[in-house]
Amino acid sequence: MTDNRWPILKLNQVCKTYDLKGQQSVQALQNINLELYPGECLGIVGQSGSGKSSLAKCVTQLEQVTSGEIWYRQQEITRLKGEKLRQMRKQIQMVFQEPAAIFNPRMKVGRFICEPLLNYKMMKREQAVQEMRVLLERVGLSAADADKYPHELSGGQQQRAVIARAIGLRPDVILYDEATSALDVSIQQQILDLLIELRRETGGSSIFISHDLAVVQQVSDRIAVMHEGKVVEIVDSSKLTSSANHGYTRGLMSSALSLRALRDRVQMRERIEVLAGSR
Ligand SMILES: Nc1ncnc2c1ncn2[C@@H]1O[C@H](COP(=O)(O)OP(=O)(O)OP(=O)(O)O)[C@@H](O)[C@H]1O
Repeated sequence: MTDNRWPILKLNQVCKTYDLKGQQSVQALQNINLELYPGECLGIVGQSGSGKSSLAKCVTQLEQVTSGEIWYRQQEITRLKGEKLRQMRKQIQMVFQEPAAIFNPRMKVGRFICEPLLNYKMMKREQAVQEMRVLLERVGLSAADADKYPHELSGGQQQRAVIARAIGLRPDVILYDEATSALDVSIQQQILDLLIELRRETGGSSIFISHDLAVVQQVSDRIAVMHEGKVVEIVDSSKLTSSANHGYTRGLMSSALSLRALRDRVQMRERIEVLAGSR
């Protein structure tokens, strides 16, 4: 995809090296150049250790880049501090693999969703409560779920609540880091369908990170393939089969095919079990 508009996010020669005491340092990101355009979903795929999470952490400044620049619209955000960092994080929300790690176990789901709306002073409490109910419905949860503690929700429901909290801030970009990887196959598909639906509704931009090419392909317009800290190829999702050139991408494609076959078998088995149970 070529686009003449300004990218929402731009990574320019980004490098990240982890220096480990007494051991060889790790070059997690090497000269990464990437652009995310308005309304686009950019997929990032690669095996474990290829640098995907480091990239996500550098964008949201959970880690500092070693060199290079990150731009959000026309502002350089590589090394922000204080209020500027806080405002940037409102615009670039992250959804991680393990929703349970984000919840405060003693905070009910409704408050968990309201909290950032109040912290960023987007609205008064009463309005935030109303907004929270709308958000719950949008992600497929019920009003009654607001009064539950996180442990009373399933993994898929927890991830829906995390997504509700993120979209409530109306961010410019949502960065999903292995957001469906910890879920069962059928729940994973439900969350992917939700993301596709939300994107259709809002036209928002996102970065979707996963080790699973079949999953990334479902939601992304373009896919950046990462290998050993480098982006080895960027392909249009719809032309993946015909235009992927890099041997590593082709390797990921063949394992995605066998994974899809396995998944189909699992889904078929689940359907048979449901049918058997309904007799
Ligand atoms: N905090 C850290 N300290 C030291 N090394 C790290 C740190 N975080 C990541 N690494 C190393 O950087 C490299 C890239 O890791 P990263 O987590 O970014 O990859 P990934 O593609 O997201 O992998 P996974 O899918 O397993 O999370 C790996 O070699 C990893 O061991």
